[in-house]
Amino acid sequence: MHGSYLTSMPSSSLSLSSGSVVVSLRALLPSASFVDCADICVTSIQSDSRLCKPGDIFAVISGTRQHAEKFIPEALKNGAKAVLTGRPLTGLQAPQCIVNDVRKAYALVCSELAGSPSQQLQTVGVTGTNGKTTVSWLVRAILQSAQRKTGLLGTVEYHDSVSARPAPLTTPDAQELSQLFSEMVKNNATHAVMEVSSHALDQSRLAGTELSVGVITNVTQDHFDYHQNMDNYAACKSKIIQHVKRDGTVVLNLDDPVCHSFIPNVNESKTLLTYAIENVADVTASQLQESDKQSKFEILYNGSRVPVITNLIGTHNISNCLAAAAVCLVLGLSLAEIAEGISDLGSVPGRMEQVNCGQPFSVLIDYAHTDDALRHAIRSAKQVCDRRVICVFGAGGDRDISKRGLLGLAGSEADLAIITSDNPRSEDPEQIMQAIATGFSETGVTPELIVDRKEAIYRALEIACERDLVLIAGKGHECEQIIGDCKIPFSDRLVVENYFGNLHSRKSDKIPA
Ligand SMILES: CC(=O)N[C@H]1[C@@H](OP(=O)(O)OP(=O)(O)OC[C@H]2O[C@@H](n3ccc(=O)[nH]c3=O)[C@H](O)[C@@H]2O)O[C@H](CO)[C@@H](O)[C@@H]1O[C@H](C)C(=O)N[C@@H](C)C(=O)N[C@H](CCC(=O)O)C(=O)O
Ligand SMILES: Nc1ncnc2c1ncn2[C@@H]1O[C@H](COP(=O)(O)OP(=O)(O)OP(=O)(O)O)[C@@H](O)[C@H]1O
Ligand SMILES: N[C@H](CCC[C@H](N)C(=O)O)C(=O)O
Ligand SMILES: [Mg+2]
Repeated sequence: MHGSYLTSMPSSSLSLSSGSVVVSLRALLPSASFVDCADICVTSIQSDSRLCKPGDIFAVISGTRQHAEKFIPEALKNGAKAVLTGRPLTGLQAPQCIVNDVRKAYALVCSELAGSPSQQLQTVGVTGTNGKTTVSWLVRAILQSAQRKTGLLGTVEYHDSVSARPAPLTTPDAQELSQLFSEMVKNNATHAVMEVSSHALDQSRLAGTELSVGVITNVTQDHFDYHQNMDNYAACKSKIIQHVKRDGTVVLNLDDPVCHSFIPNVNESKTLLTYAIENVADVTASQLQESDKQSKFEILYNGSRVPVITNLIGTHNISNCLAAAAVCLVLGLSLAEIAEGISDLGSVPGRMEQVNCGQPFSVLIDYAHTDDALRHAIRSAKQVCDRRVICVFGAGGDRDISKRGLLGLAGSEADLAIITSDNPRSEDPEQIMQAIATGFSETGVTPELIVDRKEAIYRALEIACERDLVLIAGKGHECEQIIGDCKIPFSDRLVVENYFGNLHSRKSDKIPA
């Protein structure tokens, strides 16, 4: 079928006996125009010139770093036979399909070529500044405990319901997203849960994906390097509602004012289900009891209630449990199945994760890298600890610089704060630490600054006394530290375990060299 660009087809796609699918761009993208042809029928699409193969159509994306127009010669050299572009290009020896939004058209083509696999699954999309990973893991745990085969896509991993692979992005690129949904369908999964980042919504990575349920957990500051301000960022988050199919359900957290403001965006073709701890909502919690080992509470819905015990620590995680419960109620599970599934989830890697090496104080590894997350993590820690909370944290380089002072202000709520490096990337880690320290200036709290993350963690463990709590925030499950262009193996958990391992073998040395 390669090269048959003048053919027109009655519908947008045709399955060949070989199993491959042919997509007519004229049929799939009715507002597209064409140069040098009447239609383009494609069997494969690629947005990276380096990966183009013979027969591909090259999607010419205007990116955040560069415009892919300059890569067209390479794409054609590698065998691309046509281009999908945002404007007509002169002097090109290849047919062109011109569309308003190349990223959206690219995602639609990816989904169509894969046979629209998301339509064969019950799909749950979770967005929000904080809690996406936790809610997704909770939903998967509940579905699996109720024998529903479930795939999961998010920050920690991509899981096609049989095997996992590393996740380069929280929300995969449109091509990989369609491939992963296809694998789930092949594996006979019935459900898919995915984290939907604001970048993914802005870049239309989900065009072609219809959600059965869309969730927004909360909207507070992050990623202003990309979205510039709160209005743009919140508008972007609300786009998930458009991806919820007719008759689907939108789940909103009414404890969050921005989520509350999205209620009018849910039109009458969709159902709204709300959850909250502090406010009136459809799904709520009562009888909250929190410790540094587990949380107990009741979920209330529609006049019924069920007791729940979870290993997840912190009030924000009770909120995440309510979000997951709301999703699973929509998917037809009972409150009893939901309570059982929540208890089945041991922990979410790197989210208020306990490290127990027999030490007389608590150590928690957490992924808080926004001020709202850090505030919730510290306040939760204070709630379950009757002595001091010692917090070690930093801020990522090449990311939203305006969140650094805010992180400092949140970090000042700890009894003792140690500012250190997160992933400095191309930036000077000392300067990042100074920017965080500005957040402490009017709080009367003086942080320690230790640029080496391992030393900073060792220092916190050294000064911790019986019944204190050490909270190590920002890198959670990550197993590398990005310094410049280098990715160095690094795990907060392993650093803690090594500290105590060395301490036991060299009793006189409190900080091993
Ligand atoms: C800011 C952002 O979202 N960047 C992502 C985006 O890059 P981009 O579209 O800006 O692409 P670009 O680098 O300007 O290049 C433009 C086009 O030229 C193409 N190209 C480029 C080079 C070449 O030789 N040939 C070629 O054809 C590229 O494939 C691209 O289509 O698309 C790329 C391809 O999918 C991603 O790798 C890249 O992720 C970068 C690495 C990244 O760090 N993204 C982060 C910020 C991100 O998206 N994070 C969110 C999570 C945030 C959260 O947790 O809340 C995520 O969803 O993971
Ligand atoms: N509902 C919540 N409200 C506020 N903070 C939360 C909530 N849930 C989790 N957090 C905080 O945010 C951190 C990140 O949680 P999680 O990984 O679940 O969120 P995420 O939205 O997936 O984050 P990311 O965008 O980095 O992938 C947690 O470690 C915790 O400190
Ligand atoms: N998804 C987030 C993760 C941040 C994690 C933190 N450790 C950092 O490197 O800044 C981002 O890409 O901004
Ligand atoms: Mg996540």
